[in-house]
Amino acid sequence: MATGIPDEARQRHGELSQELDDANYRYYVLDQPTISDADYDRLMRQILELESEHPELITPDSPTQKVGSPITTEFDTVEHLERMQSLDNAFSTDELSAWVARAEKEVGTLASFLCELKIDGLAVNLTYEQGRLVRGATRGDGRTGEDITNNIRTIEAIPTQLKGEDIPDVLEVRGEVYLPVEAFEKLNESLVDAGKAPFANPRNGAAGSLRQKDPRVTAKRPLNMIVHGFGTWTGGTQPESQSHAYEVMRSFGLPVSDRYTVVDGLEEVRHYIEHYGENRHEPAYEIDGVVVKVDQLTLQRRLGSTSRWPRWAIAWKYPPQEVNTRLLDIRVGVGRTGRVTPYGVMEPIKVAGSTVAYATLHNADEVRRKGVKIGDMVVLRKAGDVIPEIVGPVADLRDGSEREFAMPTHCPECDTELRAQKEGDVDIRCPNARNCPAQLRERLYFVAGRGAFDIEALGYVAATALTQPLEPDDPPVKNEGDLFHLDIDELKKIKSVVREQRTGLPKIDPKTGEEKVVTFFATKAGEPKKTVDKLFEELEKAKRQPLWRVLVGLSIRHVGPTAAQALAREFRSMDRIIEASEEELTAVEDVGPTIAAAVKDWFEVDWHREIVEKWRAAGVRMEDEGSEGPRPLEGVSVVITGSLESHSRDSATAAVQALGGKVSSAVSKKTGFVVFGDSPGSKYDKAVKLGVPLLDDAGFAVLLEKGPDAATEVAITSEE
Ligand SMILES: NC(=O)c1ccc[n+]([C@@H]2O[C@H](COP(=O)([O-])OP(=O)(O)OC[C@H]3O[C@@H](n4cnc5c(N)ncnc54)[C@H](O)[C@@H]3O)[C@@H](O)[C@H]2O)c1
Ligand SMILES: [Zn+2]
Repeated sequence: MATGIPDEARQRHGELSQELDDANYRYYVLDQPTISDADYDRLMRQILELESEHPELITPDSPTQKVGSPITTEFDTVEHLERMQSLDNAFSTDELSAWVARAEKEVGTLASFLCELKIDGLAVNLTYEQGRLVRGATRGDGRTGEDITNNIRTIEAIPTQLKGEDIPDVLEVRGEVYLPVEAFEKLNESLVDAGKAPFANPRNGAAGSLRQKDPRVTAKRPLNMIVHGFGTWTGGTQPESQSHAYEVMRSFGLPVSDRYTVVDGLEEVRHYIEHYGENRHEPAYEIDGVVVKVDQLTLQRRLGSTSRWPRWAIAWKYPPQEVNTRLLDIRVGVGRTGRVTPYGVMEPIKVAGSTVAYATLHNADEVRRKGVKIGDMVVLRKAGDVIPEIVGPVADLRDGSEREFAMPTHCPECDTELRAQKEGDVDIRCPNARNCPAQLRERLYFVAGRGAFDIEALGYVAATALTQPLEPDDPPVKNEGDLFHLDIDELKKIKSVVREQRTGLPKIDPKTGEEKVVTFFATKAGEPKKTVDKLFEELEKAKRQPLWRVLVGLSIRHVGPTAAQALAREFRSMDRIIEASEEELTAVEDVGPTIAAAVKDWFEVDWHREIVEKWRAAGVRMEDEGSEGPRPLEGVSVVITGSLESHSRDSATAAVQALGGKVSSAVSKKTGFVVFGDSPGSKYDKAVKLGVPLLDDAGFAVLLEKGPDAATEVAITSEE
């Protein structure tokens, strides 16, 4: 018995071993892990650390000394001709460069490095005798795997007979079997539909599909494979390098990746890693890293292996995008148009660089499709900047206390009965558009947004404070009509909660566990904050915004910036838009019958008209400049490219529009003029190609002052 190891360390080692063995079993045998890979890796690091402090703890049965899984009785076992190994990991640039340095020290700087993707699937070993597939097996514990030959035969990408010349007598092909991401999503949907537990990720989906007792089930799953190595290779052409082996195997008809590359040193390796770090979702399959291998086989042999992995290869792992966390509740949020959206409320957790506590579940159908229940441990996924997503439940951890989610029947914020707008709509809405505080808050936030009045000082917290203060009872903004009639003294008194922008749910103060209450517009001493001055300043500026922005601010369905600009260009005044008939509206370019009808409907509602009148009374612009003047650029379409000296892009656009012209973004034969500044780009080339007249700064001035005929005379025209 080893001595000198503190009891604590021994006990901790025992616990960690137990946890890891248990995780291995669930992962490799059941294909239903209950902890995330990140958690698993953390436990592994802990036990490795412990063992490096107390080497006596390293026994052959320690999880650190084993590859892969315990063997099950579900399948026959087969011995691999050559051992299958795992891979050493590098989690930082330091670890990677240390590995490269070590390899180069052993074998010299002549080493080339093969970089390839680390596919998140499961390794298989395919044995070909005289070119015929005789066996397929899982990695198992590295020496002995599970015989899954019949299942392997159902995978289309795997040839049962090799083709070409110089076929080896015996060849062990190693590769990764995977389920493409899209197929994984479909599979999970169908599992949930059938009342079964979905897979936590594509890797488990692939393993679960391949390790089926009935090959007919496997045959239905669109599994695929990519080759990443070989074992025994006797007879035929002997490969000289990893890449050579790949190309020979490709010639045999085996599936070899097009994404691998061979490079000379650390810097290029890092480029490859960076590239796929940024384009992680480009391949159709899930990747969790990059594998770097010394390419030359002689050098591989010189480097050799440890008991678990080859010294000539290393896996660079990308930061995890998946974690497990508890789904505490499913609540619903109400959007600007009244749409009701369920959100998962989770125990806050860090993933892909940010802390996540909420994730949208889109609609009731989606909740059902994902098969999640309130109280479940769930797999949460956040890929870089992508919005966090609940992938599915960890069904094996259920204890019966989980509850099914039921869509509420009434609006959580105004208690109005929810309903679908039209029959057959998946979405349900709160029909109380006029008074629902949630819709009001969202609309006000939108009115202040970049696409409308662009009032920076009016963010989500301010929108909440103005529309639903805790105190005073009477909100200063009862609808967006009140926006330009605010009173500083009133603002100072406001107390409100802080809500999370995407969900509308109140934020919880981590210290007190209570909802966060703020006096947003006043200092502790009761004086108006600086933001109030800024808000009033910006409101004044907002009143002078062009008509199209005012139109966007009205939140008329389907009327975004494009339609609003078209309407403003055509009618130039709010009143003329209100008076226009549906036919006249429909006739406008970029405005179709749907938008025309939506505009007509909107202005028919009394309280909508009141908003316009209140804004008008406050001095908000209701007519664009030049609305009464001549329209010399009527029917002329202008494209602006590059940076002009005389104008900013916005002011150039406004100048053209004020004269009745249209500014478009793409050059076509119908384009009247292309105005170009510095670094004009491809639009310039296109204009030259199509023979569209080109105007520089001076030419543009002529267009604005003297009209299209005069401009044509000074324009640069290229005739081909
Ligand atoms: N969540 C859990 O409970 C749990 C349990 C056990 C293991 N795991 C996960 O599995 C990992 C350990 O598994 P492992 O031993 O298979 O190690 P690994 O996944 O880190 O690396 C080795 C494996 O990578 C695969 N691979 C993919 N692309 C490859 C390529 N281009 N070249 C070579 N190999 C490639 C092969 O299948 C190979 O066996 C852990 O780090 C953890 O992430 C998770
Ligand atoms: Zn409501």
